[in-house]
Amino acid sequence: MNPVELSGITFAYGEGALRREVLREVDLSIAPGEIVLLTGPSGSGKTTLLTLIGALRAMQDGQARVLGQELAGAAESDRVRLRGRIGFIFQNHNLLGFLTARQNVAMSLELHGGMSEGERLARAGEMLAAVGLADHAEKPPSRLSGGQRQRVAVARALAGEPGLILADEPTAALDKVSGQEVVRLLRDLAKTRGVPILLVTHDPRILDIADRIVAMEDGRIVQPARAAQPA
Ligand SMILES: Nc1ncnc2c1ncn2[C@@H]1O[C@H](COP(=O)(O)OP(=O)(O)OP(=O)(O)O)[C@@H](O)[C@H]1O
Repeated sequence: MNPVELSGITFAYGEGALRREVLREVDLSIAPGEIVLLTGPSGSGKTTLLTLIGALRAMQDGQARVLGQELAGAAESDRVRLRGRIGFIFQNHNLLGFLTARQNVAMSLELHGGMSEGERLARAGEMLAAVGLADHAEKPPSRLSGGQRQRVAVARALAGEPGLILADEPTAALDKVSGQEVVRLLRDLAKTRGVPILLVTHDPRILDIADRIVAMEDGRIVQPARAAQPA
């Protein structure tokens, strides 16, 4: 069974006269360890699709199975549990400014239970070392560059050993070199752990990391299976 299996996903915002369909009959499967880039014009529904897969909002129509969890009609408690098994990375990284890099990463492990605070901090330190930030672990985000902050976000997303990574424009705010570094890191860490990645991007500079590029337009997938050009 694939970690992500979607079929016939249709989703609308608003009701009655204000109802606006933003996803139409979307089918998508992601294999273990596969890196899929989701591209398409602004407003085509990419983020909405990502938030449905991440169980951040309730489904309306269609079938979705994510990490073995059926999402259609799922209870909120099941969605919360599923979210704990997914690593999220967003454009604005969402790090807390009053915590150090290490504390930001450690905090994400609180959801997992079973670890003491000391163990969480130690694990956070290992993850920061894995993304090349061993020397920056005790700094708050304000003392890190944009690329370093995004690497903290990668460490945080991977610390809990997620079964799936969902990333929304993780390189949008970064210069070319930092953006490519973040994405390579994500790819290397994910490939060694066999974790699939679904990454929404407008950034043509990172298309070469994809196993597959999926293009959306007006709520539909228009290009289901174009292989990425070899790097
Ligand atoms: N919470 C919401 N309520 C109502 N409409 C929304 C909401 N979120 C998004 N939309 C609309 O749904 C459509 C799809 O939005 P979505 O964010 O999924 O697109 P996107 O492809 O991710 O766009 P972008 O590349 O600009 O982030 C857009 O027309 C957007 O205005």
